[in-house]
Amino acid sequence: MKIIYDNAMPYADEFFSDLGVAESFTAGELRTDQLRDVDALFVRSTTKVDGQLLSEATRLRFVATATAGFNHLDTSLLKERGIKWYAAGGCNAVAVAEYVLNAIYHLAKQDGFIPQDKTVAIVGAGNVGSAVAERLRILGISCALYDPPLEKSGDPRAFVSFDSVMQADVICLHTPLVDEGEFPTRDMFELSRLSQLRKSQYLINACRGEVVNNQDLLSLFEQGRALNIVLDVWEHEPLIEKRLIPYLRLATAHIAGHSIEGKARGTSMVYDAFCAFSGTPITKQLSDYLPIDDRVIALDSKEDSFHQVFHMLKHMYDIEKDDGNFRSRMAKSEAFAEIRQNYPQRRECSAAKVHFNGAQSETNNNKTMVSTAAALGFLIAN
Ligand SMILES: NC(=O)C1=CN([C@@H]2O[C@H](COP(=O)(O)OP(=O)(O)OC[C@H]3O[C@@H](n4cnc5c(N)ncnc54)[C@H](O)[C@@H]3O)[C@@H](O)[C@H]2O)C=CC1
Ligand SMILES: O=C(O)C(=O)[C@H](O)COP(=O)(O)O
Repeated sequence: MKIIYDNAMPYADEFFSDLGVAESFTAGELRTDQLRDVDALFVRSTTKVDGQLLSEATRLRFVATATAGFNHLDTSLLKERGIKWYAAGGCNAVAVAEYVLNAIYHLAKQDGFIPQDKTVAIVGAGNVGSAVAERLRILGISCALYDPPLEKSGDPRAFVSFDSVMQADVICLHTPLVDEGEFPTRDMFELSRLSQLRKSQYLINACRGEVVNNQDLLSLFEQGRALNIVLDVWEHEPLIEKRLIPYLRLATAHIAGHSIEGKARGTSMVYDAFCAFSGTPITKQLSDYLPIDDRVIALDSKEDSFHQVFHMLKHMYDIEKDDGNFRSRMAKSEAFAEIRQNYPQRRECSAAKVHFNGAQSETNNNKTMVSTAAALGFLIAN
């Protein structure tokens, strides 16, 4: 059995080395002839698995991506050629949800609003959208779901219309990139819908760049429209439309899902899927490899709940710093891919402990904050 895998998959050696002959490749450098004698190919999102790449892959039987999105796989071709494929749906849902929460709390601090006074609409209520909704519920922020495919399939949750989405104060996009069928998502936010956004509204795109038409957005900005837009994902990555950057409220390099846990869970899910495919017993699990994080976040129990949550979230992930780094690096060069490749280690909330300075059980507010922190995934230090 020969396996070839993207060397950006954390813990890949640990997971894959016993499965047969396992070799790594660097995304962007994989050649067709390297796939000649390969049985299984494991990629991340920057490797396009299409007819061209697979032109010599006559032995290939299994393709997996350690990412939630799979629009880089030509799934029709894989099906046609009898190659089983797998995507690690949900691997990084928590990371993206924590990114979105950080974005909302950062904007709230900058613009002087309380998140609980706003309504949020989630477009795409799958793994990521549900993880965002769950955290908003924990924080007492009202949120509506828009997902026609799920609604049609009988999902029992309450769904709203697109008109209601357009009324929300914050709109979060969490759909796949879909080109065909009844519910396409490419250009979902094009000129007419972008034009309808009010200047008090916020639009956060952390799904796929093509869901928001970047040239239409740029033309509105250049006409002087004040729009509050957060982009983690862009059309034509890594050669993105840099002229957008100065107009955006927050701009990052498609790293919303890049917590260590999010990326490593992708590797582990691919391992599990390949074991199931090949009838290999599962002997490894992610918890054996994830590093222990012994940091303790000290919170001042005299602070109000907005600032306590703000500090907890920011301690784990500083979106303002990511945004600043992105702007300065992108101003000098085409650094998009490099920022992603050398992204600093980021942990999810579940890796850290929160400690409340002062008697944490003294007031009801502190008691509530302890359960909020725990529900967000933090461990509570005594
Ligand atoms: N920025 C980043 O780092 C990351 C981006 N992503 C992107 O986010 C997407 C969503 O991820 P998951 O939640 O894991 O996928 P998922 O498949 O669990 O959920 C996607 C949801 O979108 C819904 N949907 C499809 N078409 C729609 C439409 N026209 N309108 C409204 N809803 C629609 C689907 O019914 C589904 O419930 C991925 O496909 C990927 O493209 C995912 C992880 C990280
Ligand atoms: O899971 C997805 O879908 C994503 O967008 C990933 O965060 C992409 O990460 P890379 O594979 O591009 O590192």
